[in-house]
Amino acid sequence: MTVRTPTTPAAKIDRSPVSTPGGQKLREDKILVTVRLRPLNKREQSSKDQIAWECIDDNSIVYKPSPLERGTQPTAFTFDKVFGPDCSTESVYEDGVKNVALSALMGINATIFAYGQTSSGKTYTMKGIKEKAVTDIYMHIVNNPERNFRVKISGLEIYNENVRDLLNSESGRNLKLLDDPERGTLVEKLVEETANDDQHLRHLIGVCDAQRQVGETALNDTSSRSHQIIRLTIESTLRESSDHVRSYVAILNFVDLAGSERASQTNAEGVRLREGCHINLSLMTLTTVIRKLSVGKRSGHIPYRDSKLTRILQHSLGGNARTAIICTLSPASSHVEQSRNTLLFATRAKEVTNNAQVNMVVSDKQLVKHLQKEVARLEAELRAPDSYNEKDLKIMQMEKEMEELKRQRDLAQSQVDELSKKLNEGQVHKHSESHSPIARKCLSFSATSLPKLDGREFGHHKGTSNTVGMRTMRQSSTAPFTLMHEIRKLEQLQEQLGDEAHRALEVLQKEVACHRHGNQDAAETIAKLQAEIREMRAIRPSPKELEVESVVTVNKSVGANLKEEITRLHSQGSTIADLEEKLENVQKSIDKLVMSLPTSNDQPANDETPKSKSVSKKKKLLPLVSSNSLNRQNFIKSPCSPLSVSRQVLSGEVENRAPELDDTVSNEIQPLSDKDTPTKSEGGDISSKENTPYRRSSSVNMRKMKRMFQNAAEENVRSIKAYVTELKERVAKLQYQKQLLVLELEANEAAGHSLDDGEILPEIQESPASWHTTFNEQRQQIIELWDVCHVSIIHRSQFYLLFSGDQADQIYMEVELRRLTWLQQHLNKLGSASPAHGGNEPTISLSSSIRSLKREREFLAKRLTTRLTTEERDALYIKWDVPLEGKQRRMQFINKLWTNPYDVKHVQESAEIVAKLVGFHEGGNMSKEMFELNFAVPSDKRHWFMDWNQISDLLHL
Ligand SMILES: Nc1ncnc2c1ncn2[C@@H]1O[C@H](COP(=O)(O)OP(=O)(O)OP(=O)(O)O)[C@@H](O)[C@H]1O
Repeated sequence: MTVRTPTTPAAKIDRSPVSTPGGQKLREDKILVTVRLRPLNKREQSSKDQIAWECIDDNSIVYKPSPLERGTQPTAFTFDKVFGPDCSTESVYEDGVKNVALSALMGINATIFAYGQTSSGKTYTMKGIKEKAVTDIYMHIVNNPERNFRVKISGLEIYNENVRDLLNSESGRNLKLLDDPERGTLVEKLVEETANDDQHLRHLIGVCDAQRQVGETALNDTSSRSHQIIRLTIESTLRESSDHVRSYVAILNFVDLAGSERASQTNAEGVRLREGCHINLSLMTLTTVIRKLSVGKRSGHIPYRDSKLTRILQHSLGGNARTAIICTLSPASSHVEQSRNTLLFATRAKEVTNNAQVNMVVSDKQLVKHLQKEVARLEAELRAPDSYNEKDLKIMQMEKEMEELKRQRDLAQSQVDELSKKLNEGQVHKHSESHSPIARKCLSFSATSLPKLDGREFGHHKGTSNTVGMRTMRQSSTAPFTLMHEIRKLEQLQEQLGDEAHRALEVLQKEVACHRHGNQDAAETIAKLQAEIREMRAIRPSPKELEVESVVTVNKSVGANLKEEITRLHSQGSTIADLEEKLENVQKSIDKLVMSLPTSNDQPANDETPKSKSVSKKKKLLPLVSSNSLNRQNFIKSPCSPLSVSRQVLSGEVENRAPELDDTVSNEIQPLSDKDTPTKSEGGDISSKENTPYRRSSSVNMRKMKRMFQNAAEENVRSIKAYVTELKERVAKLQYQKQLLVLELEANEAAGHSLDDGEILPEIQESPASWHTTFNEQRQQIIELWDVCHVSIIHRSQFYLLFSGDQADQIYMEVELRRLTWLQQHLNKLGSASPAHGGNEPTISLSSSIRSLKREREFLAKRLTTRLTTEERDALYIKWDVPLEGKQRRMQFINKLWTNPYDVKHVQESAEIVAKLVGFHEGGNMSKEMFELNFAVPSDKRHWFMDWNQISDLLHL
């Protein structure tokens, strides 16, 4: 049987912050840390050990220096709760950990740890805690008869880094840990038993305790030699009669750690010494994890994977669980140093924040039941169409509105009819002149008038979209100065968008003005739009603020004070929000306008012959709107159009618009092509020329003409509508990017940077020693992320060899780390979901990354023969354990490269081999600038054999 680690299957958990029966919600809280000081034990008493620690109140413990330690000041430590030697385990439970433990009954994962030096009282304390918790759990179950509870138990110990099943001693010594992308770390084949009642549960806990490895040391006759994790899984569901379909599931871990120990004090040797080494090693990883978490989760890589203990308990350390740690202490002066270490650990643990959530489960059975009920309800609704529901009322309302629109349309129609009558009376020429511009009208903005963007600013450039996404991942250390520059660029784009919106609306204004006389409602809408345009333009930031000429300009215009800049950006927030709101209003107005325009489908029945009726659907967009195709192409080509949806819609319309001959017009009018838009002179005696778009006609079908005019207008308005939608999204996107940048600036400010901080790498002020540590940490993190994200091994090799710890590499390391963090989160988010196809955007998915990597390995395998001699190859095969005779030996060998991110030698050798195969091992043709911050194509840098686009493709930038 396989048991989950603290989370339940993600697919089944509703992670939204909903109330549990106990009223608890999504919470972010710190680990609860308590300290328990035991009395001096017999051994300590007999050796005349002194008491070195005193609990001075409920929260503080103080070190009392002995009279011999003159000059040493008492040191105080403060915690959530401190329990002195006289306190019972019951108080430790009641006042310390009870609330955390019982969260599991409300669907919130919980973990209770005991941490401390050997013989300090961990097992003693945890025994009592488990006992009390079991009593309370079953009391809660009895007191809540409306819910069905199920309590399951499993137990394991980690002994010498081996995982053992405490409920199945037969199962072998070492259970495997499996990584499940959805469920986290799993312990393979761990037995899980369902407890029938509290007695049964106590019995099973007893079995786990009895199975645990215990040994005698100089400090403790019954010293626990392993870390023990007893895990209760508590599920609860409302009973059958209830309509609710939700259940809760949570895990409650009782963790009794092995104690830290000094071989000199425990007199350990042989087996005990080996055990002690393992214990200390895994406790050290736990300490590192806690230390890193205590300075914030964004502080870099958390080495959960460095020990089985931290791997299994990952969710309890800064994750989805409430956690309480009881630190146990010996009061003896002979253990002062160990006790002080325990208290330092406890102090750090206080700073760790967890994000516990209510784990809700919808079981398949419950879901099916719920869906069946829903289907039945809908069927009943369908069977009784007379019963008005909300939808029916809405339909009625819409019908009324349609009536009104039809009325308006009829009015417009009668006016057009009047016009046509006049035309028939001999004013054809004049009216053709005055109306053809309507048909020919096209939006004035073109691809060239669009902001000069290469797509990067809108997240189209693959690299840049990554960097923007990455900004959210980690605390920024990017130069405030660089951020400022980016903000300036965004602001300029915003300005350009404002202009674009303005231009679009001007066109709209002219467009509607052409048939204002026929549509009072449209005229009103236009008046409103005009007012909105004016307002929109009024709220734009002053051009002075938007200069982005150069970095120097940025510095000048911004001034030296980062704080002022942040305030300025914040004050602009409302301006941007206003802009968004205005665009929203414009969108609504345009929607209304589109509604009010008569559509070609709305023609009265007597307007159409059966034949024309049959084709009317197909001919929704008529030939005279050809002028719009120009504009539409601009949309489609527009590099800054982020709306694949609008592109699809528009290209769909292009298809619909394929010129068709209509029987009813074939004798009078032929469709115009884009090129053949009639000129003014063609409007009159249009038939007199050869190749003119119109054929000679003695009787122009004015109704047809009128319809075409209407369609042309409608199409233009539709284009504007799509365009405004696009503008809105672009503004929103910019706003989002800007917010991220402001956050970064704030983070920089919090970190004490100012805009004066220097040129490109303002924070390279770390001492060489600390930079070296940071570099090593970051590099390891990068290597691990490369591995999990299946990044190109050519890229890995190049990056690895290029950046070897020089302080100037800091910015590149930072960017790479952000990019990969983003990539990892992106891939996690995608999970196993297959990527959506069909859009123009390149889709990064785990499978596409793996495929690319496979292709790359195949490519490198081929190069083995061209780049290496037979002797060199054979030497490598031998070294890398590849059979010399194997048919697939080249591929086998290549497949071994870059497979172990934790082995430094392996990484180094892999990088060197790839470098040799690709031809950049000499370093002369590698350039760090290829990894520039913005991932832009370096203009004049020499590359190795691949160009940047190829690399980008490989890296999914
Ligand atoms: N608060 C206490 N009051 C009285 N006796 C205690 C207390 N805490 C611990 N003891 C006694 O101290 C001895 C050592 O305790 P325990 O085995 O729980 O230590 P430990 O921290 O689990 O040690 P190890 O890490 O070696 O397993 C036991 O005999 C236990 O009964």
